[in-house]
Amino acid sequence: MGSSFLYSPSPSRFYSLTPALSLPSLSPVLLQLPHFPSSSISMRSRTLSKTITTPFAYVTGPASDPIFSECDPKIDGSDPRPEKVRPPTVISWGLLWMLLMKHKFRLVVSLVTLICCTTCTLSMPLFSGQFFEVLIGARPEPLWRLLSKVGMLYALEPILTITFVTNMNIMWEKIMSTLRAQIFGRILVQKVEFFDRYKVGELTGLLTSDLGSLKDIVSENVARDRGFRALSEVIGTICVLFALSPQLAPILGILMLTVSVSVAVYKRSTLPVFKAYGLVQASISDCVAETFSAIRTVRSFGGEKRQMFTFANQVLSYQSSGIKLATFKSLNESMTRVAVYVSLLSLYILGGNKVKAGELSVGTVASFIGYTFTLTFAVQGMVNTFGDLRGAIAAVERINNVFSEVQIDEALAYGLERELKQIELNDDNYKLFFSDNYTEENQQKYSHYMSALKSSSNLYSLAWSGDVCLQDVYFSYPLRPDVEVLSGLNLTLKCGTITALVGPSGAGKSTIVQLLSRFYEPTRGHITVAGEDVRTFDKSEWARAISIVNQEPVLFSVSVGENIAYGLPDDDVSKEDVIKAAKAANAHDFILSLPQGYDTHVGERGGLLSGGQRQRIAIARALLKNAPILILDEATSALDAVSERLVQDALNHLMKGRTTLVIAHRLSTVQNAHQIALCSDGKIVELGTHHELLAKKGQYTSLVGTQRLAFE
Ligand SMILES: Nc1ncnc2c1ncn2[C@@H]1O[C@H](COP(=O)(O)OP(=O)(O)OP(=O)(O)O)[C@@H](O)[C@H]1O
Repeated sequence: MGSSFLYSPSPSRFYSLTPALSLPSLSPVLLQLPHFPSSSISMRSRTLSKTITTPFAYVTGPASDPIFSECDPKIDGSDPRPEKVRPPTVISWGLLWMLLMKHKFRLVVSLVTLICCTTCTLSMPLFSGQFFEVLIGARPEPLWRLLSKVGMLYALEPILTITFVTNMNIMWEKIMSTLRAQIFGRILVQKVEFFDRYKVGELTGLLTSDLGSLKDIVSENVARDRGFRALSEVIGTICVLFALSPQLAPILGILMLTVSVSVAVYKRSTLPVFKAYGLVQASISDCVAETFSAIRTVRSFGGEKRQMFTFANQVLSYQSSGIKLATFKSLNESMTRVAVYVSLLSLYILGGNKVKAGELSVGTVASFIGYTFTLTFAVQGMVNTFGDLRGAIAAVERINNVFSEVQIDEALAYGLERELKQIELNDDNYKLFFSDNYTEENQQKYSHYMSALKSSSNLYSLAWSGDVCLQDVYFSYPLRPDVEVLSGLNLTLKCGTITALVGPSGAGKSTIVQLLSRFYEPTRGHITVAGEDVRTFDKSEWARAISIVNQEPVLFSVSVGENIAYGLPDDDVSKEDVIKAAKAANAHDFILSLPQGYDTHVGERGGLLSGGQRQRIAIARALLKNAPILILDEATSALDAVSERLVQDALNHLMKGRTTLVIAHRLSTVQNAHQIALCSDGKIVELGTHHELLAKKGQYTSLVGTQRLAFE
């Protein structure tokens, strides 16, 4: 591959930033944000700092005319966790209406063709009646003329049907793509606790089976005897029947009433069954995902039987809710049939007597019989559609429920919106995440927040030159609010130096990493960089300032080169830069020995590489990212001695000049750190160099002693 080769972000997976251009705002689905609780961010006036050099970071109006807010988020040290504000529903009637209105032309065409189709269908029994009248000589019209009218009708109806079905399907497919993308976007900007709460299978289920039910409500219901056509046929038939014979029409009215009652009963009784059905379906996909993603663990424990048992359990629950549903459906079906047969019999008796008495023509009764069947099909179709509608409503309820108890991560979502505002919107992929329905109120809210955030270049330079401090940090995980993991922790990571964090298991070391990464925010206290609270920067900017290499680095199932280039996901990274990073990470040689060199696929989560190789690719990725703050969380603990040396060399290269926090269980690996902090019970209890801490003869000394003993 030539030197001009670029690891260009694929539009479907990555963002590629270009200078600011205006574009429609992120959809309310993606960014329907709750009001900021006063406890999380309050505003204070601020004078504009001269150090802010990148006006685009503040853009709230046209790119060339940045507006600077006088307000700034004030982090007051109180609990930033928001009060319970119920977020707006994700899928609402209003949203569906708004999306439908984007396809006005198709909607009008569908409506017109629907009316024409129904008119054709409803004319057919009338012509059948006339046909019988012509045959018995009760109508003077020549047979050929009548038949040519029928022929035209038969030719027209399929053409209208094609137009109706195609338009409806295209329109709905487009709406569903938008909904899918926006729900995906909404999941993407949830707080990390959302991902603690929901399993991957459940979230996959929302986007596949639940949205699938919503899709089916149109795509499966555009046939002749279903959905809108069935509804329009029922209404049309009743009107025609009353026009033909007000005496006979009530018989079919009874049919309608019976079927409607059965639909209502069906509706009430099946909703919980549908819900249960959807939930079990989600747990099945969850079980499958969990089993196969952990297949090595399953094998190593001989856990196949257990997984089979769990899976069979889910399948049997699925089966029993399926059978319940089927029973409801069959009951409903037979009720409809009984109603039809009773109506037909009544029609034969009453209609026959009226024809005999000369009160009705044979043609009218023949038309009535035809309409009975039209009505039967249409009503049955409506029942089926109601069933689908139940399923779709249950699915929408499930989707809305998932989002009702959790909140989006504002600092991430607003930052993402600001970035997307700078992207040239020339690509359909991004358009899916946007909608025109952007109220002024929302815009003001977003602008206010965004203008209150500090500039990105400011953060980057601050992080290269200032210390990172955790000041009096308290924290408990949102899912376990009663357990205080950090309680008044103070720690300063001096700029450009290495701080090692050691301590017993469960002391809160990884929690500190999670807070520094801003996956969670402290319950109380601050994290600052060069004195600035990190909450005054949006999360995507913060993500650029910090690199994390942990014990089990996650690689994407793309090539080695693309994995390294992911260090700068928004940029076109040249192959030279990728190779440079790989060389510095001691990875170049082994990459060249792979079958396709840098183009070798690494498999799912990097499964086709060894642990040490994965680690060195992760280090190359971090080197390319060139973030000023570096966190190494047990980065070498899973490696053998040879790999560890190679990785350690790479890490030494990576740590140079960066503010580094190293977590390691093996104390031998952190002895040379500039300072060692011992974390215990959610606090830093000892701080100093290796020798200083040994001289103290405190907890660190006993930890070292324990490890020595273990080695001896
Ligand atoms: N996502 C989470 N939700 C709730 N509690 C958590 C979560 N992650 C960790 N904890 C709890 O927080 C406490 C601190 O865990 P943490 O992982 O920070 O410890 P650690 O010092 O890194 O331990 P180790 O050295 O064993 O990795 C533990 O009691 C743990 O059970």
